Amino acid sequence: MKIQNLSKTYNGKTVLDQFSVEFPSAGTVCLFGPSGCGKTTLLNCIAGLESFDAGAIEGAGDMKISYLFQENRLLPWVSAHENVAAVLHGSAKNNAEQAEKWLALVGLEGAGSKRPSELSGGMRRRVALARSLAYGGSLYLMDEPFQGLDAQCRDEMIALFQKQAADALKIIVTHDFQEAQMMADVIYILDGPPVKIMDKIEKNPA
Ligand SMILES: Nc1ncnc2c1ncn2[C@@H]1O[C@H](COP(=O)(O)OP(=O)(O)OP(=O)(O)O)[C@@H](O)[C@H]1O
Repeated sequence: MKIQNLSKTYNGKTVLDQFSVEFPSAGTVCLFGPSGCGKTTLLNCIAGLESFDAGAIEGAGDMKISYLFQENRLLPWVSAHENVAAVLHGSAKNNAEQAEKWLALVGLEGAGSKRPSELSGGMRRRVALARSLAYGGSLYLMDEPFQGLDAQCRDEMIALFQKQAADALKIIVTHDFQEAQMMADVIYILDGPPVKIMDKIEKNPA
């Protein structure tokens, strides 16, 4: 996927100014940068949720995108189980089995019948992670995916995504450099706005 000369201005504030970057078709890319530098705006442009003023994004249109937003965005009036099943398109029985499976994989077996308001913050985040994996795709956009999780749980979730979404491209926004180092094949150190690449760290450079 290729981002070429992307520009975007909000009410006179330039967040993207001819920003270019190229991503591999699989693996984990971490975007690390200070609050407000434009990371979420970039993800939203890739997802097609935000328009841009100039430039182009090549390749993303062909990919099924699973977007884990910075906020959980769970439906408050249904259970954790139904939140996960809602993104599935099989038979009701199959969807229920799949939802059960993904909730178990994030360590929430037995909690599926609870509504989001009955869960802890970390549990709600895990429901959102389960939903993201259940939906699946060739591109995962993940905005601070492991916020609110303790270190052990975070490590388990990283391992789960590396296994279950091994063939996908995962673009992960994080403020936690240790987290980036743990999971990334490539880390982009960003600054801004407007977003610029200060450094690129590759785990296994060719
Ligand atoms: N809809 C909007 N309208 C106006 N300004 C916006 C809008 N969305 C973002 N911005 C501005 O664009 C800049 C980049 O925001 P963005 O959310 O992309 O940053 P970020 O790097 O993801 O920050 P954080 O890490 O805190 O989530 C910020 O200064 C923000 O105020």
